[in-house]
Amino acid sequence: MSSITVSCPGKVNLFLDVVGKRNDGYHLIESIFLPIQDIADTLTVSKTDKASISISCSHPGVPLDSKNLIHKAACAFAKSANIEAQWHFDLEKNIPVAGGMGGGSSNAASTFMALNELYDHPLSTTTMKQLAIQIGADIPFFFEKSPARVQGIGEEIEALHIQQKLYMLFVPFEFPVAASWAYKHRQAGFSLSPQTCSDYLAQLNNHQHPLSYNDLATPLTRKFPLLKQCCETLINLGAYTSNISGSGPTCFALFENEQKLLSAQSQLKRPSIVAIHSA
Ligand SMILES: C[C@@](CO)(OP(=O)(O)O)[C@H](O)COP(=O)(O)OP(=O)(O)OC[C@H]1O[C@@H](n2ccc(N)nc2=O)[C@H](O)[C@@H]1O
Ligand SMILES: Nc1ncnc2c1ncn2[C@@H]1O[C@H](COP(=O)(O)OP(=O)(O)O)[C@@H](O)[C@H]1O
Repeated sequence: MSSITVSCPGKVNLFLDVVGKRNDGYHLIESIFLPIQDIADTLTVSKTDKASISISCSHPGVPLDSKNLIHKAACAFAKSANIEAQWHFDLEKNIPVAGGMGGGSSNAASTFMALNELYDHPLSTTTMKQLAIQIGADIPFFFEKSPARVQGIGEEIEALHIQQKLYMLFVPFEFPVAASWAYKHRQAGFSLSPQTCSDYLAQLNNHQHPLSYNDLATPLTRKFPLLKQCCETLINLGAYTSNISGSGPTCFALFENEQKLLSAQSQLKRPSIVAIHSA
């Protein structure tokens, strides 16, 4: 096999509470991550004759050099597996860039998994996740691609079954937000969510419609009132909850059924993307 093509799903944080801070500045989170298969990049890895890593991408805003998380993951894989890096990566970008949907992190996890497949599994998943967390906090989640309760800075992952079908609408924005900015400007204090992560999950699996929580929404809506307006519009159009995904700026909303979702989408005056999670 000389090349392999994989899908890289996006993610949404249905619930994101910040529960502490490490001495190195990273925040401890309590979060429900949901992979979004309907909003996914496509990554093709090909072996080449040249000892180098090259990247091409359909989106002009994505770096093609060593800043790309694909490049970082590929270097870590080559070093750990003791394999010469001779690869080209072609990325078709559909996940909003710097949008709080984990696109780069998903690409990085897929890079590890695709290279491991191409070379007949020299690394264990545990080793790849250990390498991944040093590159980015969100990357380990994308190895499993199932809903998960995520703790620590992103390395403690417990797979979950969400027993409710979720009808979601995502509203991307053109401007980027850095996760570092959102964490730096969050409000003081920890565990500020009015309900616990366990309560949120229990309600979801009890076929109720709990309100999404995002600790980082406060600084984001303060700096970008447009995002608050967007969430309010989605509620006015029939969503039972609306929030910002991760460090934003992508907004999302959940609806009771497909009819309400499509009705809201048809009335919304911004581009949006439908995604459905099957129970
Ligand atoms: C906010 C979240 C929610 O899932 O995702 P995004 O919305 O960015 O996708 C994550 O916590 C983002 O994870 P990720 O984007 O991988 O973060 P990293 O590249 O490791 O870190 C970027 C910067 O964000 C801050 N950071 C990140 C993760 C974390 N648990 N605590 C932090 O304080 C640090 O300032 C760090 O230097
Ligand atoms: N493969 C990649 N895809 C997208 N962005 C990337 C990638 N590699 C590095 N980046 C950089 O990482 C930053 C965060 O991008 P992304 O992962 O899309 O967003 P987020 O962390 O908000 O979920 C962007 O500013 C971008 O320049």
